[in-house]
Amino acid sequence: MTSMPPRSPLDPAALTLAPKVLLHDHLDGGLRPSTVLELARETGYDELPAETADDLAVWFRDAADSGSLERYLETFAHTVGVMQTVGALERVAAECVEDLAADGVVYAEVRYAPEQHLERGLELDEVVEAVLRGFAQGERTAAGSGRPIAVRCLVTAMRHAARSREIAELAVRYRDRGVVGFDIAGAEAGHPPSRHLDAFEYMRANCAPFTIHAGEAFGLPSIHEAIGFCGTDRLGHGVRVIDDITLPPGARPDDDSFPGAELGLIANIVRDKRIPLELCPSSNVQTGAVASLAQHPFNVLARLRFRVTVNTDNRLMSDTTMSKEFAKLSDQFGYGWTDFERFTVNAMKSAFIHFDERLAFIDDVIKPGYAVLLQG
Ligand SMILES: O=c1[nH]cnc2c1ncn2[C@@H]1O[C@H](CO)[C@@H](O)[C@H]1O
Ligand SMILES: [Zn+2]
Repeated sequence: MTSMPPRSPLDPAALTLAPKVLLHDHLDGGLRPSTVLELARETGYDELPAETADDLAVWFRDAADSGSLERYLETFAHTVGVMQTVGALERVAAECVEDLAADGVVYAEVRYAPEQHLERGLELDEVVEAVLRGFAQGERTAAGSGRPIAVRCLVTAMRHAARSREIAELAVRYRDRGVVGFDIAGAEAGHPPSRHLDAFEYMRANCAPFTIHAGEAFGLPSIHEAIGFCGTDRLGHGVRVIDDITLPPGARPDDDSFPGAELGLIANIVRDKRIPLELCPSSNVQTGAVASLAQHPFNVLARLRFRVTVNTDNRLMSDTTMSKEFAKLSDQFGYGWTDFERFTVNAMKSAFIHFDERLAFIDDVIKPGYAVLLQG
């Protein structure tokens, strides 16, 4: 029997086959353009900036490509705008699961801010229940088409608002029904995580996990607060941890190793405590968190053995999928399947589900999946 040459991670079909784990994906950042249009028509939302699905896709990508997190976030007015009814929320959630499954994602934690979906009279609990029903429906459809996936939910509080404690309570209330954690998001500068300390204290008191968007548009002080004051379990982005690392003279971001790199207090604590970094390469370039993919600290952090994970953030705004993020990283930094297996195992280890469940994914799905790809 002759063995086939191993398939390259730059082969799109192989990338789709690779089992992937996604920890950082916004429900309201991942709608299909056609669904945005249809829901706008159905719900009477008349502020869309384009009239066809193709034009809308281009509009979201270009408008989000601003180099500023604040302007990037303005685009969400149109997705949140059409997600104000039970039917819309169920549909968007179900399609999200189907799209992730079709891309070979086997486990995902998808987040959104329930407080942004109350404009037409829904209560917080109704919003959460509609999304959970949509996820369950999507899981059934995906399993039926031979693409099993498990999707759990994180509820997000908006950092400029004042409802974080209430949203943390919501997370704990639904902890046994599919909500596995809590998050804060939104404009970072001027809204430090410590403003939401009571929400994080509530989560800790209830032994419930959370992540914090930190170190994206603002630097080390934000990461310091997220870890030192708030006690976060993971960092949403966290890319600016690179500001606390001094590389040897002449080092380039795509080097293989960084002997002599010096880590400061914050970088050391992130690495020592194995705090997962939910890195989102395309999004980080669009919001200006990094200047270009070539300049992205992903590779430096990976080679220095931080717990790096690959994420999409907002598939609509970044016109991306997990497979596309893998392809871009492979192209830029030369990663192969063993690298992607490591990043995927990193993500699974960092998921907010029980240890035995994480282990089952690693042993029964991830390792066998990459073994097939490595053998060709
Ligand atoms: O990368 C990000 N940084 C900060 N906030 C974000 C990012 N992506 C999305 N959101 C914000 O999170 C809300 C709930 O999903 C979105 O409506 C958006 O305002
Ligand atoms: Zn995000």
